Amino acid sequence: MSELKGKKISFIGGGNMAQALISGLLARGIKPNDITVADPSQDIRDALKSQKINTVDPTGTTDTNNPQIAAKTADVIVLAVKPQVMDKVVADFADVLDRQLVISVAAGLSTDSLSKMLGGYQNIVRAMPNTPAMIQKGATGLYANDSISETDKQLAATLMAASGLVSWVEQEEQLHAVTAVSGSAPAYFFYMIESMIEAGVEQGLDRKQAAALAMQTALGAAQMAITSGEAPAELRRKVTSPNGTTQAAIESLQQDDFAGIIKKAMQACYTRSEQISQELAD
Ligand SMILES: NC(=O)C1=CN([C@@H]2O[C@H](COP(=O)(O)OP(=O)(O)OC[C@H]3O[C@@H](n4cnc5c(N)ncnc54)[C@H](OP(=O)(O)O)[C@@H]3O)[C@@H](O)[C@H]2O)C=CC1
Ligand SMILES: O=C(O)[C@@H]1CCC=N1
Repeated sequence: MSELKGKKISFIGGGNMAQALISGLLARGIKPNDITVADPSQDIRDALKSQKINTVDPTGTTDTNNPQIAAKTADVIVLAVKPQVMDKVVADFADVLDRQLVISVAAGLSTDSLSKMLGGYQNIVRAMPNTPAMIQKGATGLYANDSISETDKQLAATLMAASGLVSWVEQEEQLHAVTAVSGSAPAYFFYMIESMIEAGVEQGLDRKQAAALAMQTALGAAQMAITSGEAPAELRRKVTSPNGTTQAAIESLQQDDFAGIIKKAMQACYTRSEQISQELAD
């Protein structure tokens, strides 16, 4: 965290993703007073203020409360608004950028398109995090083009690592795949857990009991996959007794082309990320 010590970090957009990343920063000892968040929602600003985080109303017009304050005072600016509104949002402060490192977490929005929105400003790193950042179990893909200094790359990596794992990609297009594999992926696992709870209830378990068992199993399986040093396929094999219960379940999944279903969903995610990229480049 030494790279972040004393650095002023501003978030433009204080919604789900910003709050997840801020949780990570606070958990790593970053002082709330070094964080500023611009968000139009009074409720979000009040919640952040109660944690001693500075807030700015991006619709404000006074000397101390306007969209440029958060950008002007920052060493690092994290852009955490929806990609579709980025153009309008950054227009309010693009002209105050001179030295700041800009980190965009917006899905699909390319460095080139964002740079155009920022009037040609180049000092941009793209990140694709995910919401488990909230509990420092996030996974973030990062991309920086050749013009970004090693110091700024390190700064971006340190900031995102406060929330979990970070992994650089060489090609910007690979961030579409990162979005499919990790950015959007917590939702797939939540959907799986939801579905397992429903099935468990139908099979006669109490809802709370089914939820506790399914969630603990997801946690245990993920932790084993990370720590055991064994491939997921091998771990699966060890659960699967010949002609036993697991084999029956896995064969059912295979008959329904589980792997194909996951691949198709991830392709839909990838394609939507590409589409957003194109829509915002037009
Ligand atoms: N959620 C996720 O799992 C992930 C999200 N992302 C990316 O993170 C970004 C944010 O997503 P998410 O946090 O889910 O979205 P949210 O809608 O939760 O947060 C965006 C926030 O930005 C606010 N906002 C709107 N206009 C402005 C403005 N002019 N200045 C400052 N803030 C403004 C919105 O306010 P209001 O609602 O009032 O308009 C909202 O509170 C997106 O680009 C998304 O692609 C990336 C990885 C994972
Ligand atoms: O659904 C979305 O577009 C964002 C990006 C990745 C996760 N949530």
